[in-house]
Amino acid sequence: MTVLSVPGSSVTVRVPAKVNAQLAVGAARPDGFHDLANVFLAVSLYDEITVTPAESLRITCSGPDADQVPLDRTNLAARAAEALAARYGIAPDVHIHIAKDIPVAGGMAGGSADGAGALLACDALWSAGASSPASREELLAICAELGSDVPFSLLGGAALGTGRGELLTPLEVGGVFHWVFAVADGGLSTPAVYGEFDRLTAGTDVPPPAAAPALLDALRSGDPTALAGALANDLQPAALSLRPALADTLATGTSAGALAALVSGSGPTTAFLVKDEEAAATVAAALRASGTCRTARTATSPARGAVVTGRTP
Ligand SMILES: C[C@](O)(CO)[C@H](O)COP(=O)(O)OP(=O)(O)OC[C@H]1O[C@@H](n2ccc(N)nc2=O)[C@H](O)[C@@H]1O
Ligand SMILES: Nc1ncnc2c1ncn2[C@@H]1O[C@H](COP(=O)(O)OP(=O)(O)OP(=O)(O)O)[C@@H](O)[C@H]1O
Repeated sequence: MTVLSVPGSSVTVRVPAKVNAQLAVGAARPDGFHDLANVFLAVSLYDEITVTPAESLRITCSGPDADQVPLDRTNLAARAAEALAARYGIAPDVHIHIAKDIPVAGGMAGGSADGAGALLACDALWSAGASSPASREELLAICAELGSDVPFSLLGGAALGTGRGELLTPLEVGGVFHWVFAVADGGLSTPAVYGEFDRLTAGTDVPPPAAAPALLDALRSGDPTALAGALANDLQPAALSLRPALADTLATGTSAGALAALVSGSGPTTAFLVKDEEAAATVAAALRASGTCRTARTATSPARGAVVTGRTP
């Protein structure tokens, strides 16, 4: 297959973080993963990925947490470029720059966002001259190989993820939801949190995961009070067991007027659903002043999935 890319040209993609409105976790499967009913919502915190043709594959990263991001081939953005280059039968010779704004190892799918963003950016570079461009389905299949959260980072909006979270059904959302995210010091390892879930549920009957009808109704209605009553995260006890101090962060946001507080995915970021923009500012200020988190960010959902935002020349 012939693939042409224009030397010097570059593509920039913007890709959102996520919060899990519901994370229902089933028992561990033989392959070590857990079946999920994972209600993803994309939120308006973004990483920006720029890819430029180069002599060889190279990654750079900027932003406050850049020193925590691996710059070798373990980076999901590098793995995405390699997987797509194999599909096009070419070498993955690109410089990938990650402008990182999503907290690292925070349970907000930051690495997954970079994988999906790099995949879309490389596809925009390489598909133009290809005799058979990759289809959206192929891109989603590569995302699923990279990680369970990666397909949703490409899709964005709101979706129910089943299987290990990679099988997506888009969901309707009837309004804009306002969130505050309390960013913790240090990350939590996703496998360690699932491992703690297994330890805490050992000897109990873990029911098959299912999306709650009340949650899906609340998303459709766009009513934050209804959504607040339906938010649920089965990994929260495990995250709190590994990081007990998160209970203080959750209590701080609730006292400051949040409609609901929960751990975001595998944590340690905590998420606070609030009524409106004004409440978001109040809760964020209280969290920042409390000393129970490193910083607090405000955001809205749903947010658009990975999208090309720039091209040069
Ligand atoms: C906690 C969530 O962020 C919620 O959206 C995801 O379930 C995690 O997704 P992710 O970071 O993309 O995870 P992956 O890279 O696919 O898997 C990392 C590790 O997390 C655990 N894992 C992940 C997904 C899943 N359904 N069951 C699991 O047990 C496994 O130990 C796996 O080895
Ligand atoms: N592009 C990337 N950005 C950040 N971390 C990355 C990236 N690629 C690989 N990693 C590795 O993945 C680990 C998890 O980082 P990430 O920010 O994806 O966590 P997370 O938001 O908790 O993920 P999730 O919510 O999907 O479980 C990091 O500690 C880092 O070693």
